[in-house]
Order: sequence, then C-alpha cells, then structure tokens
Amino acid sequence: MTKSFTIPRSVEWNENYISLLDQQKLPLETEYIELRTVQDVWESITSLKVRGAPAIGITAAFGLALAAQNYEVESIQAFKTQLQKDRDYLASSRPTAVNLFWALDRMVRSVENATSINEAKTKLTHEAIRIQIEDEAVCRQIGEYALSLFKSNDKVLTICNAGSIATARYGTALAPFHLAKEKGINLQVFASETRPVLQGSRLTAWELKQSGVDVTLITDNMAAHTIAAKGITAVIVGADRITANGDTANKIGTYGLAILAKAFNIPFYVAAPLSTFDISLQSGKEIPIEERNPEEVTHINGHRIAPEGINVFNPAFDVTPNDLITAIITEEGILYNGEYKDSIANLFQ
Ligand SMILES: CSC[C@@H](O)[C@@H](O)C(=O)COP(=O)(O)O
Repeated sequence: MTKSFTIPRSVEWNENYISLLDQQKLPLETEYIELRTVQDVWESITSLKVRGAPAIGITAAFGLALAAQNYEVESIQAFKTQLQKDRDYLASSRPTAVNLFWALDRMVRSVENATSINEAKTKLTHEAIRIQIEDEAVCRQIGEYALSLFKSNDKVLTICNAGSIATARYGTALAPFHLAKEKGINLQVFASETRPVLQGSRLTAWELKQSGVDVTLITDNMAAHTIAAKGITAVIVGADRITANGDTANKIGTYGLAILAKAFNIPFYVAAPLSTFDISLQSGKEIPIEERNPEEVTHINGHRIAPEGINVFNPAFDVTPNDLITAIITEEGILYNGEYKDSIANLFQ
C-alpha cells in the first residue's frame, strides 16, 4: 500500500513575506511565523528557527528576493550594490553550511545581466522559487538512490534532522525513509537525540512519526549499545559541507557515529545534494566550524543543568574524514569510498 507524503513545507514564499515553520517550537507547537524584513530572515537562521543546510539556503534566497522588493534606489547599479550588501549580511548568519553561500551567490548571479530594477526584482523572485523547486526534485532523487542501498527490515541509525523540514521536501538522509513508507517497504529508524539542541528528538522523531515511519528515539550516548543490541545495519547522515576529497562536516556527533560504524563493520552513508559540496576546499580541515552559545550546553529549555561559570566548548559541527564514509549519495548517483577525489571532480566538470 502506498501512502502520500504529509509533511508540510517548512518555508513558503508569499510575495511580500516568507512563511516559516518555527522549528524551535517543534514538536510541541506547529507554528508558522511571518518574516517581513531581511533582519527577520537573518535572525530566524541564526536562532535556528530554520535550520538544515538546504532549508537555510532556500530561506536566505527568499530573504534576498524579499529585501530587494523594497529597495528605494534610482539605478540598477545602486540596486546591485544594495543587493551585494544584503547578500553579505545574510551570509553572516551561519558559517558552516555551504548551501547558504551557494544560494545567495546564485541569487546575485541571476541579476548580473538585468538592466532595469523591475527586471531584477522579478528575476530574484523567480530564482528563489527555482532553488526551492529544484531542491525538492533533488531530494527525491537522493531518496531513490539511498533507498537502493537498503533492504526491507533494515535498522538504520541517523543523527540530527536531515529531513523534509531541513530541505524543500523529503530531506536528504531521511528521504529514503519517507520514500520507503510511500512504497510500503519497512525500514526501522533509530534517531539519536542530538544534544545540545535536540534536532533528533524534537524534529526527526516528530517528522518520521508524522510520516508513519517506524522510529525509535535514543540518547546520543546509547549509540554503541544500540548498534550492538538492536543489530543496526547502517548509519545515514546529512551534510553541511563536503570538500573536494569527500571529508564531510555535519552535526556534532556524526564523526563519532562514523567511528562506531567502522568498529561494527556496518556502512556509514552521507546523503547530500551537489549544493552541499565545496570543491574550493581541498579537505575538511579548511571548513569553518560554528561555535554556538554556551547556554545551549548549560541549559535545556531555559533550565540550567550545569554550574554557573563552567567552561563550555560548543562546536555545532564536526568533520568526518572521507575514509570513514562508505558512500556519498547525491542526486547524480552514489559515490564510493576510495574514489571520492575523482568522482567529486567529475561531478563538477
Ligand atoms: C538536509 S540537512 C543536512 C545538515 O544540515 C544537517 O544534518 C545538520 O547538521 C543540521 O544542523 P543544524 O545546526 O540543525 O542546522
């Protein structure tokens, strides 16, 4: 029996505002907020109301289109100067997910040849909509390729939320689970809660449950025991930036799961669109890793759980070296360990 896809879009364009699913409020409230200024957009990205690499890029693209609608400038040159300023401002909202810069730069490029302000405004809106529509198709294709790596009754571990709400639709690492549900294939998912801000328990558990996927929540420190006790057959994760050699930045904790997968001799998959690759960087050592507010570690839901004045280290991402990654699943196909340098270069020729 097939089942249709029910997860709502997390970002919607509405001509003079952006409607955004506030991911900070999930799973307790499904609330949409209205972003009306470029500052609203910047704040929503920084505060994780929208998060997940492709969704950040989509929101920023709409943010630039939105900002440009209100420019009070007299010439197309002045328009482009203001656009570049807003591009740089939005680019400062988060440093690690390369989709943010990819989407913003694509927006700026889309008006390179515009000769009038009206033409440029229309082009920006169309480009942002295209970025969202393309991402949905890309995610579905990633899901199909990823699903081909699993068999019925597999038990798969994931971390963070690389799901529908982190993209235009379907997600990357979660796409195969949504598609399996549509096709009536049974996959069992184990979601790691993902401290400090709990994207696994708040978002992945919510999203997969909404979709009717068989999902079990664990805390992050239960991963090794769960792999052994439940017979996990694979790990799949998303990505925020993949360098030319296949090194992959993703949510903090991903690297540890890759080491566990190797220790247990099970495959470790990364699922990501081409917009997440940064081939200007040769290795993961060059990826800027965001460090966030210590309060994310010392507090849960506004409640202090650590002593006042404690030293805190709060990196939001880690980098998994390419040799620990069994395969990288893209919309163009599956890239395998040992060939990343060549296969990634080929993708961008
Ligand atoms: C399809 S989303 C891929 C990644 O962006 C995701 O795995 C992740 O690490 C998100 O981190 P977040 O800090 O929630 O934006």
